[in-house]
Amino acid sequence: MRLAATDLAIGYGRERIGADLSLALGPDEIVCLLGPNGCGKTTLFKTLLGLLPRLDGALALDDTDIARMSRQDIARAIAYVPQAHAPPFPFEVLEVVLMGRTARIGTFAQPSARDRTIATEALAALGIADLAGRDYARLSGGQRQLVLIARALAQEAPLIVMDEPTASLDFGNRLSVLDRIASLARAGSGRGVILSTHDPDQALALQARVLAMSAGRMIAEGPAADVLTPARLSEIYGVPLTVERTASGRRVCLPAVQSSAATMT
Ligand SMILES: Nc1ncnc2c1ncn2[C@@H]1O[C@H](COP(=O)(O)OP(=O)(O)OP(=O)(O)O)[C@@H](O)[C@H]1O
Repeated sequence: MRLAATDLAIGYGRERIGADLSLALGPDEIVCLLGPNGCGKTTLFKTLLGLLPRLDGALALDDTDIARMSRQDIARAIAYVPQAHAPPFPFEVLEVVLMGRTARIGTFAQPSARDRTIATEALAALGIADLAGRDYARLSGGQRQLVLIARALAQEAPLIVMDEPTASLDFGNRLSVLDRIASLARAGSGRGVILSTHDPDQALALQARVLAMSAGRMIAEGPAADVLTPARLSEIYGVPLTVERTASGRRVCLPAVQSSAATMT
């Protein structure tokens, strides 16, 4: 399954907040969408998911125009992982993951034994099988985020859209969620993942393809190591940034040294 957007214009009603946006997502691929606050990342994701109508351009899943697909057909193709928030009601973790089966079985159908098996396997694939019977509302932010990723897995959609999946996670949980994301779209998985992040180091660590957005436009696209140059990073975030290599050869983004104060130890 392949998602392709060409010269997409996005926005709300008559208010355009982005235009000329082109992107593609296919199997075994991780794409990181980077861009400053308010540049239109969430609006783009909502449009890709068919939740907001596009204002112009083309958007297709394989060769089918998304505008002509039902909600259920889109959900069979693209799973959405929103940011994890605590719900006001108690839900058992397994129930939350079973919600991912709704796109397959219909809203009112009872989940079958097979649906339960798939949901349980999705939890196991993320290393959180032991949480199945716990109250979702009482989990930590990192655990909740992993449950939402398990729900997307149980949906068995070949494409997954994740909106800032590591926002509000502590350092350890951020690394563990990132690690799971990397394994979701590993070679041969057949799965494609697009995620937004405010951390360019994540794109480098995932060796992802990067889409860089600014003020509603794509300003760069390509492998993270090529796209994330000091000049481009500074352009995206509006502050002087540099990229350095660690002793082990990894690239990391750092603030560029500007004044003598920054070099004092
Ligand atoms: N429902 C809405 N109606 C009208 N304008 C909206 C609506 N939601 C968001 N916007 C505007 O669209 C622009 C892009 O917002 P969007 O949430 O897509 O940005 P973002 O890149 O995801 O930002 P962030 O990184 O802060 O999450 C902003 O100017 C925002 O105010």
